Order: sequence, then C-alpha cells, then structure tokens
Amino acid sequence: MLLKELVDTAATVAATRSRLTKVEALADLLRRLPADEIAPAVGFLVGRARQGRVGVGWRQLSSVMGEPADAPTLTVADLDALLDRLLTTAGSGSAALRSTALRDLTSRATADEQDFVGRVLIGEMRTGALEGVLLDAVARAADAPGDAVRRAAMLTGDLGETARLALVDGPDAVAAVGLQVGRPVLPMLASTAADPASALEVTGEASVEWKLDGARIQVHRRGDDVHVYTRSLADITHRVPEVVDVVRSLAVDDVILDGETLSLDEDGAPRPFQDTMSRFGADAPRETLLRPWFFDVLHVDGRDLLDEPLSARLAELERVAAEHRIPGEVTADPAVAERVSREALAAGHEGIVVKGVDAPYAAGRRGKSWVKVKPVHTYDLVVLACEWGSGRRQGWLSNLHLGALDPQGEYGEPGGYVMVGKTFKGLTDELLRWQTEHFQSIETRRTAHVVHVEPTTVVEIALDGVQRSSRYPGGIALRFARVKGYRDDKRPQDADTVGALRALLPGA
Ligand SMILES: Nc1ncnc2c1ncn2[C@@H]1O[C@H](COP(=O)(O)OP(=O)(O)OP(=O)(O)O)[C@@H](O)[C@H]1O
Repeated sequence: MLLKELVDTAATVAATRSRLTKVEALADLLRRLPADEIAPAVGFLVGRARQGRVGVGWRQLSSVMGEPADAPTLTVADLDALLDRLLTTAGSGSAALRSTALRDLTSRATADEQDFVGRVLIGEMRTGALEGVLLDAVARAADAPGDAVRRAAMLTGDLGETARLALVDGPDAVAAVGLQVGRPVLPMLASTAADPASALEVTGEASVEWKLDGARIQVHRRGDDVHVYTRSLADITHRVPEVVDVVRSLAVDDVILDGETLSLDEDGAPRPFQDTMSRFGADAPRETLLRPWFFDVLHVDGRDLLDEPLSARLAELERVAAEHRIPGEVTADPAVAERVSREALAAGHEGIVVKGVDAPYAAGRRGKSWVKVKPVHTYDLVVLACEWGSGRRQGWLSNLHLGALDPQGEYGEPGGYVMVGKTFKGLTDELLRWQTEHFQSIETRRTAHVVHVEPTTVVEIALDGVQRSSRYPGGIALRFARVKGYRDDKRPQDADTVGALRALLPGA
C-alpha cells in the first residue's frame, strides 16, 4: 500500500474528535492493507514501530532531509524496510550508511510523508489515545467481538500482531489467543483512593499489600529458561541476574509471576527508587543488589490462572514462592488495612495496594479491582525542555520544564503536552550528569538558556498539590515539585494528564 494512504488516514483521525469517524477511517485502512503490511502500519499509527527505537535523532534527520518529492511513490513496506536497515546497521562506519539510507528514503517522500516519517523515526507520534480506537477499528474491520480483540492485545502485548491475527486468520484465531510462557502480557494496573477505608469500600474484602517503591517486573520461566520484563514489556533478563537466580530456585517447571523489584540497604530499608531504576539502564553499575517481591501468579505448570479469583492465585503464589511474597493481609476491616498501611510506611515504602479477592487478573486494565493508596502524590510528567544551571550546577542541564498529557487537545494537538511547572529539586549529581547528556541527544532547538527536547522522557515528580496560575497555558502550576526519578519503563503517552492534575486544585 502507498504510504500516502496511511498518512492521509492518520491526518483524518487527528482532525476529528468523533470516535466513530476515527474508527471508520482506521477500519477502512486496515481492510485494504496487504497481510504483511498490517503489523508495520499499526506500529506507525500508534507511534511504536515494530523495530522499537532505531536511534535516529532530530539533528541527524534534519541534516539529511532534502527537497520533498512531488508525487507519492513510497509504500508502507519501504518505510518498514528502512527501519529494519537502521536497526541492523550499527558499529563503526555505520553513521554514513544510516544517513544514506535515510536520505534515499526521505528524498522519495512528499512533504506530508517526510513529516510522518520524521515522527515515526523520532517516536514522536502524538497518538496517545489512539490505541483504544485502533482496537475498535480492528474489531470492526475483522468483524470480531471488541472484547476478544482487546483481550488478545493485552495477552500478546502486541497491537500489530493482534491486528494481523484478526484480519488474516480471523475472529476464531483471536478468541484462541491465550497466555504463553515467554510472551509478556500487559500488566494489570491500579486506580487511586485517598485512604485505606475508601479503597476497601471499592473492593470489598481485599488483599491489602505493601506498595513497594521499586520497579514492576514480570518473570516467565520455562524449565531453566527465565526471562524478566519491565512494565512496558522490555526484556531486561541480562541486567538482573540475581532475580533470575531467585526464579530458577523455585520448585516449579513453568511459571509466570508478577511483582516488584528493588534494592535494600544494609539495614533492610529500601534504597531510593532511582537506584532501582538505574539498574535497568544500559550500562548500569551493579553495585546495588536487587530482590524480587511477587504479588501475583498468572500461570503455573500448564495451568492459566488469569481468570481465577485473586484468592486462588494467592494460594498458588504461597505454594510456589512463599519466601518471596510481598507483605500483606487479607481483610475487610478498615482498621486492619490502616495498620498494614502504617507498617508499610514505617518500613520506608510508598503505601498500600488494596486488591479485591474475587477479581480475575485484568491484563492491561486500570480498574477498580486494584486500588492504591499513597500519602505522597506522585505524577509522571514529560520533560519538554531543560535550563542550564548556575552556581554549583554551572555546565549541567538542571531546571526541567514539565509537561502533562493533553489527550483531548484542549490546549493544542490531541495527545500533546502542556507545560505545568519546572523543577530542579531532587536531582542527584548522577542524574544531572545523565540528563545533561541525554537531553542534548534528543535536542530539537536551543536558546541561550534553554535546550528544547523531543517529548519522550518520562520523569516521576512528587508534589504537594497544584495552584491556579496564569503563567502556564493549562492554567495550573505544580506546588513544590521534586524529582523522584526517571521512568524508563513508561512511555510518554502513559504520562499523567492535565485533567488529573487539575483535579488536585482546592475545591475541584
Ligand atoms: N503489592 C503491589 N501490588 C501491585 N503493584 C505494586 C505492589 N507494590 C508495588 N507495586 C507497584 O505499584 C504499581 C501499581 O500502581 P499503578 O498500577 O498505578 O502503576 P504505575 O502507573 O506504575 O504507578 P506508580 O507510579 O504509582 O507506581 C505497579 O505497577 C507496581 O510497580
């Protein structure tokens, strides 16, 4: 298929607020795509190419981009092949080869296509809300039930593959998608309540568990083969050998476990969140030892447990990984939940997660079956720009410009980001060093004091609240914002919304 058809559909989708019009436009496109272009096309549309990030920066791209072509000739397969090429061309002498490949393709693109290709390569496709719409479009185009398509997407963790399955192999193949050891599923997520008693009101009798302030892990073991995945399903097995050892030591053949990992200091107190996350980085130092704590089990020795109630899954967890369970208690009594919360906070953790004992494991959903309660508000925001520091921080990029997601396009393009504040608090020397290098590598332009960057870096910010402000376009500003750490495991479209922050306004 000509890339132009995809670019035009993306433009139609961006230009309308009507969900139905979006779904129809996408379904029409999906029906017309040849089988081998379905998965690549879906990846482009949702801003997640099959190949992942291929390491092209804005600067490199603008240096090769020449005059656009007059007539559209590029195909979806051409762009997919370019990404494959960029991914496999690495090492010495590769920069010139990569530039040539980029120049060849972009010189054959029309102006609209150049813009689209640029956004695909940089990973800046602003389609945060598009995944749900796309799943509806797949269901419509394949004449398959929406629920089955959504479930298949959660279980495969792969929208493109789900679309291909639905459109090529048909609705029965979608319905047959199950858990597979070795293929990560999207994690179940929690909603939020103000205190333990209100959380229990939502869930009824619940497993009230410590909320450890580490990083989410999902581990898959088949025989001796163990894989560890992050919240965003990246495979980090080789970075966490001590977690692999723990999983290998369990008395099972096959298992899928869900949990949290973090490092403790000599006294058993949790180390700062940043220490855990830094272990997930590419050349992370190994000086802190990670420990896994598991809170759920999705599969044991040939049995899928996803649809079993939590009470049954916890009984299995106790059987297979008793020593590595997260602390918690099953109760319907608010006083007990309060006590568990106090114990978690006293031990230096973030709060609790309250989970209804009858609920199945809802992969990829943020529902009412899991409710988190944390006394300190933290939000995930996207870095839009960074200011050069002064004094002791001279020469370092320091003060962050923070953006919240604007899914509906209240302040600009839907899926864009609205600036809501700045902070340079909470940054360690190590983070300053890292961010100075990182932000210059994703720079889009700069002025004397500020480096503007691609909105791709998610940072977790603790705050005391928000106030009304005329300084920022969203009309709100963060109060006492401080950096907790970078969230490599989250995508920019997972950032918190401007609406969620506005809800913190006094009297909102
Ligand atoms: N006992 C627990 N049960 C579930 N999640 C836990 C638990 N302890 C810690 N966590 C962490 O808390 C998160 C649950 O909150 P949520 O689903 O909102 O994810 P999140 O968006 O990563 O939130 P947060 O930034 O608050 O960790 C999980 O992703 C996991 O990393």
